[in-house]
Amino acid sequence: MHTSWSDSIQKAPAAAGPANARGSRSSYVPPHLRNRPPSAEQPSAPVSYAGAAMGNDHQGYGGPPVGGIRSVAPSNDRNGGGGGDGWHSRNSSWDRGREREANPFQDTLDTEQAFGAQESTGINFDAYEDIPVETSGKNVPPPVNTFADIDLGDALNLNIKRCKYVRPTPVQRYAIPISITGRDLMACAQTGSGKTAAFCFPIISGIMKSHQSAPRPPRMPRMAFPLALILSPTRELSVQIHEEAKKFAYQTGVRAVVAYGGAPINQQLRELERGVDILVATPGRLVDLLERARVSLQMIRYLALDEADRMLDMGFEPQIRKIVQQMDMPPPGMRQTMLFSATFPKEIQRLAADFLSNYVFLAVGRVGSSTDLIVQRVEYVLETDKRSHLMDLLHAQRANGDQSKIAAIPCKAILWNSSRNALNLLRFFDVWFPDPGLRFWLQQSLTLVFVETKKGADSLEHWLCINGFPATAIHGDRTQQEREYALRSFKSGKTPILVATDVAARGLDIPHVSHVVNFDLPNDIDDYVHRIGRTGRAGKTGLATAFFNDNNSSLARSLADLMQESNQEVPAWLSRFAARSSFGKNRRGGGGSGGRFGGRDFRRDASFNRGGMDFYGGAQINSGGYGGPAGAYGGGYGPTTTVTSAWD
Ligand SMILES: Nc1ncnc2c1ncn2[C@@H]1O[C@H](COP(=O)(O)OP(=O)(O)OP(=O)(O)O)[C@@H](O)[C@H]1O
Repeated sequence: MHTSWSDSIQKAPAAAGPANARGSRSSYVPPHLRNRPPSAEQPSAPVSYAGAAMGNDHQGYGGPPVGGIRSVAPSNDRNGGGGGDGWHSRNSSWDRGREREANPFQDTLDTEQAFGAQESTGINFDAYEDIPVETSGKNVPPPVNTFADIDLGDALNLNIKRCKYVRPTPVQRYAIPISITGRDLMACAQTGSGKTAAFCFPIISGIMKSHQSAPRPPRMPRMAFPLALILSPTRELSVQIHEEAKKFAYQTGVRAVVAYGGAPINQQLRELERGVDILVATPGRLVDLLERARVSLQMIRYLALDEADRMLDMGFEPQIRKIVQQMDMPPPGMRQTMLFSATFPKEIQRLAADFLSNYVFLAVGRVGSSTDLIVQRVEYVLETDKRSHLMDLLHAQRANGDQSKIAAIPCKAILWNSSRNALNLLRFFDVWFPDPGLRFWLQQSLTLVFVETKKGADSLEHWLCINGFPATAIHGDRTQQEREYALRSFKSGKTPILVATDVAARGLDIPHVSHVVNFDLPNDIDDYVHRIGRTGRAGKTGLATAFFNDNNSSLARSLADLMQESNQEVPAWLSRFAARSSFGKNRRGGGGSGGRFGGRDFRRDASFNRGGMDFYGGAQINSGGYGGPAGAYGGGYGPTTTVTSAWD
């Protein structure tokens, strides 16, 4: 019997022993007292942000006083490299806390041993060299070139190494220094470009640094007082962010907990009672926890919305307003707010401004664009021909060997070492050994097929299976257990085809997805951008095929524009469709009336800036390359290169 994700999350602390579990329930242990960083290494000449001009009311390095509850740490506390006693001199008597923490890198280590450490060596950075970057806002802190340029803290730096992140991605180069100086941020960067770390690192680092001087939360034993809240639109994405956050926060003393719907609330409550610094949650479950008075947001210093445009669209906006504006969360300026997405329509930017204070706008690549790493194909396929066309694609894929060219997923390194030849043989015959003692099988490259309806997903999954293509499906009518099982089965390659509705469109980072098929195209081009972004991640290339017919004509123009922007070949017939479709409707770039795409910071619009108000204080447009510029800020990482704006 398989264990669910939620089970495994719940098991991790339990595995550490009941005594610890009991002990931790009675009183909250502040994170800085739970662990010490394992390494005494000093960061190498980190950039100090203590003197950076702060546009917010935020004081000092890492954040504001919150609602008058938290005192502000002296700036040397927050600048560990600056000689303050920060986290470098924590009390070692609490080291035992570290023993309770399951090693989140264990699976990765097994995998690496089995792969001979070939996999997960990181991003192909060359793919990001020429990406244009725009920042706007007052006194934008300069970008960095390496993680060592930022004083993130020893324990976090060690985890960055464990993750094999050698260099920051462009969004990380810009977003981390901006956030670490306490500025609010609206960041837009392409799918798969490392946004999760871009908001997690400053949060973890900030919590590590400030706990030394932070007061304890109010004495309310059954209520959790997180310091950071990360909201995401789907359960699976929240689970994924939590998994990432646990890796980044390993042995830092910062504890991340996840809460999402569809899983038993009691287990999540128990986790919260054990203490929480970073709460990763879906909005619905969080509202439930707030209404039960089991979570208070009064200590929140960091608020991050992942997929922020989705979180603020009509579906989620009321819940988000309730959480952020109508409960006890400190207001903008008294907390630090970070909004991230690959797409940011202008009207959503406008809404989002309510949640921010004197923020920096960051766009890496064109707002809402797709990455050039994804080869996009559009084929004209009648509704009635879609299944047979998909079958043709899958057969061709199989014939080309695309189904089995990745390596094996591992389990026991010993097994791998002693049976390398056997494994090669197995790879050749495409054999899978489900026996747990021989837990390795061929990792196939994976195909994700998007459909419009839940019924459509079920029926296509069934049809694929009976036609010899092992498939599974994920959608909102499946139980959480079924959803988790489907995702795990897909990730492992056991069912290398996943049929999905938009529930899987955003944020999910599934290695080896080499092909995304838009069996049914979405109505909104932003949804298309997120869907195809499940492939071509972290510098890898991918293929996206869309089945287009007359039912999709309203998308023709925006699709053609997007493909052109991403240097894709636009079929002549699609250009004709685009020319026929009404001007301005679902058009990219925000140029046409009613255009909903924010090509840049909406504050730069004349209509917004009417009356001479200087909302953004100028923009810098840079190439994202590593010898790159620091813009007009004068931070100096090489010559300043102002390139032609991709936004004008
Ligand atoms: N500096 C780095 N070096 C190497 N790999 C990285 C780095 N930063 C992130 N990654 C990896 O890149 C992949 C994509 O990251 P992530 O999921 O954060 O992308 P994203 O921008 O949030 O995508 P999406 O828009 O789809 O949500 C992950 O597997 C992550 O581990």
